[in-house]
Amino acid sequence: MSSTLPDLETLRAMGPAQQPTYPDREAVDAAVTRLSSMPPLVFAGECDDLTEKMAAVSRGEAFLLQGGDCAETFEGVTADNVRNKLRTLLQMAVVLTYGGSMPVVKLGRMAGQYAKPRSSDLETRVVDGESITLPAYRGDAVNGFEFTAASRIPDPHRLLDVYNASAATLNLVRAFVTGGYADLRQVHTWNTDFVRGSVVGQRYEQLASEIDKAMSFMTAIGISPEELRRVDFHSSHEALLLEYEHAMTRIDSRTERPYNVSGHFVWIGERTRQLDGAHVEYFRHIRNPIGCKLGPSATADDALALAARLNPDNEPGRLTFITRFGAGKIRDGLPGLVEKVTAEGVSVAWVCDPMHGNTFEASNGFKTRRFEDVVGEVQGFFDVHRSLGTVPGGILVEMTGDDVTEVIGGGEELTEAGLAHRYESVVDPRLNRVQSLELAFHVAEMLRAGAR
Ligand SMILES: O=C[C@H](O)[C@H](O)COP(=O)(O)O
Ligand SMILES: C=C(OP(=O)(O)O)C(=O)O
Repeated sequence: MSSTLPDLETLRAMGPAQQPTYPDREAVDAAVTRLSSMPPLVFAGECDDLTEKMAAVSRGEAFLLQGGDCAETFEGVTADNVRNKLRTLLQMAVVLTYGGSMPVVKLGRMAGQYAKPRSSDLETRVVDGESITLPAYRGDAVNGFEFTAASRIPDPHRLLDVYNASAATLNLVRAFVTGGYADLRQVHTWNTDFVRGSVVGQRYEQLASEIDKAMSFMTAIGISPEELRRVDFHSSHEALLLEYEHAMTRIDSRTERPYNVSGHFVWIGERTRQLDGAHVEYFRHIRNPIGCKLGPSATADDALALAARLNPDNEPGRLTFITRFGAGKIRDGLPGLVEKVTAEGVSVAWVCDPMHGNTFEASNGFKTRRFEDVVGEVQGFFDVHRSLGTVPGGILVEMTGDDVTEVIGGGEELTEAGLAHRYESVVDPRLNRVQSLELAFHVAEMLRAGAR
């Protein structure tokens, strides 16, 4: 793997897809210069640890749980919001670990997920009877969500806000996961506020009681391992804005190789994975564990070419293919990819994103997904891998720790009419807390079925 990172000008000259058009180039350069001198948010050694964990995922020795908002917002960087998201991820991880009897690698789609690729550069709304067209919202890293001309202008100062918001989030997450909040002996406390009201909460409570009993037994016989007190938790985001990602890339003093130090794991989106594109060129140089999305248009040859370019040494744990076909397409589309990649001896972790192929517009205009499609795509993913004898390595979900109403269906049977009640996502619909836990119970069943 080449260790000479191309300079930003080279990447810009390649015409990267999905980049904002900034009106003030000097302000962009000033932001890039400032970012380049900021301390890293993560340590390269932590990225290497995650690469090892992803290698275990690729071998079927661990399962990846990657989750968080579709798009984080600066306003959302509050203690409650971060804690609720983390708590739900921890609950999901407990269900998968205990219910599925499988070690779980926990990866937040957090502390950096501020930039969004869009289908269209423009958004049109009817305001007071008048049709108004403005630049699309591309995430808080780029412009404001508010539908006004001023707010939608791309502002490079926001790149520094991304750094600060990511630092604050990661700082709190690190405090929670090492300071006692994630202690397995807290399994009940994570649940107290919704156990009574929901079926899935009660199911979780039952599982937590079993864990309690197992731990009491361990304590009684004199085992109280420090590992129960803390968990490993890593951060991830789509490395979309090359100005930000390049400025946050540093040469590791141990290895003299470039790492993106704005997150442990970064991925290339479905819209920016062109083999000769600037994103692939950037990604092939960094040493982090990386992901690449593969949607229904990806061929097996595309996957092989991407693997050869992004992981030429075929290093286990380095590359994850995150497939996102849609519930109706996965059973036809995935086998061809997996078969050929496997036959060529390519080392890759396969992860299922059951969100991005299942989005549609409800009759009342809300962008939504069906919970049943989300479960259906994960089931298809497991079935395809099981039939081929390959490893279903994990899931990537858009979720929140709050009781939002963005995805229809699930045990609470949220309807299209119910979407308006609490729809808060600024781009794509997320599983709420109950739906996230429900999904974890379904996936634990799928893991168990494979172990039988
Ligand atoms: O999260 C993914 C994409 O950014 C999102 O699905 C694009 O949505 P759009 O089609 O509304 O632009
Ligand atoms: C944009 C995303 O997905 P995709 O690239 O698969 O559309 C995403 O995960 O936020």
